[in-house]
Amino acid sequence: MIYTVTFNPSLDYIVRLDQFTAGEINRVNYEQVLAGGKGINVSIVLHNLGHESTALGFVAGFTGDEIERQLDAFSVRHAFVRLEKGFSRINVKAKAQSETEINGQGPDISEAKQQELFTRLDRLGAGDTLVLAGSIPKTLPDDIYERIMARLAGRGIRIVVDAEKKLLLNVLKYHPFLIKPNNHELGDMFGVTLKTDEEILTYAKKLQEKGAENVLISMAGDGAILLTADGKSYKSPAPKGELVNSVGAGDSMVAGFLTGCIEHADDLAEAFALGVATGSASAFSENLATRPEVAALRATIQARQLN
Ligand SMILES: Nc1ncnc2c1ncn2[C@@H]1O[C@H](COP(=O)(O)OP(=O)(O)OP(=O)(O)O)[C@@H](O)[C@H]1O
Ligand SMILES: O=P(O)(O)OC[C@@]1(O)O[C@H](CO)[C@@H](O)[C@@H]1O
Repeated sequence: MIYTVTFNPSLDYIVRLDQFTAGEINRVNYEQVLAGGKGINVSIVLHNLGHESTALGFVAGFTGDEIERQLDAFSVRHAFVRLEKGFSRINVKAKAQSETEINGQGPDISEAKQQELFTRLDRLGAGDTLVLAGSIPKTLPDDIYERIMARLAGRGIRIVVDAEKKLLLNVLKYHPFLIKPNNHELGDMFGVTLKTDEEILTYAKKLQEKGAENVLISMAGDGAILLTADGKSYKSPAPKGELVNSVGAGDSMVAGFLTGCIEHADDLAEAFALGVATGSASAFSENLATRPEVAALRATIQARQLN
């Protein structure tokens, strides 16, 4: 069974404007409200690709109700810990001349509520996959991912982590099966700007030296690079198409990669190609990728081995 954890789920308020001017009243010409947060997006795309998962994490207030309602409507299983105070955040994603994001802070999570999540996670066992994805609210200690991985260590659970900087760096010693920073996040972790494939591979290897197994580096419209646990590396350009909505492209890539692992007996080159196709299918669509969209793009992708 696959479980995703989103510590700070959101309603994504996605708007488009002809022009955005800071300090002025800006009026939108398109708007949509979607349940979001990285783990939730992974669960939705896994469902679209035919694989069930359970979305875990914390929800609160009227926005939490809407997140659960949307997941029910998509038939995505969830078992969130309900918080009594506050509301799940609203994240604004505005696309005009460029894309601007304003991500909310999220509700407070007490120690008792954290324990409730831990109790749910204690049910996981050998053969399960756990996806830990996204930022954590300010009120949580920044070693929370680490604490979860330490608690679950040695149980044969495959763990995927998609998080930024310290959150990610701190869990590498627990040997996550897959991590998916984008090229900018990878550079930020080491205080460098990465320009070439060689530079990206050099720093991806540093994450492996710190304990990661497979390192998937997404590069938006430039595709992706995979460094596998056995030292092989692959590169794929992104398929060409019109960028409609990049929100959740990275999460879709994680869902596509996991789908490839499930359907192709851990053939990581195939998982990689399916990951790229799924990320791009989401980028080219108003909503997250569907199976037919992914299949059409997969047929166009030719990843090449770099070594
Ligand atoms: N403009 C684009 N054109 C084609 N494919 C894209 C584009 N943007 C994203 N993708 C696809 O989605 C994958 C993941 O994108 P990206 O690198 O933007 O992830 P991310 O930074 O984690 O995104 P997010 O945080 O918005 O989910 C890329 O590797 C690519 O396959
Ligand atoms: O603030 P975080 O947790 O880093 O990112 C949250 C978020 O931007 O990530 C998803 C896209 O990847 C969106 O659905 C959501 O709004």
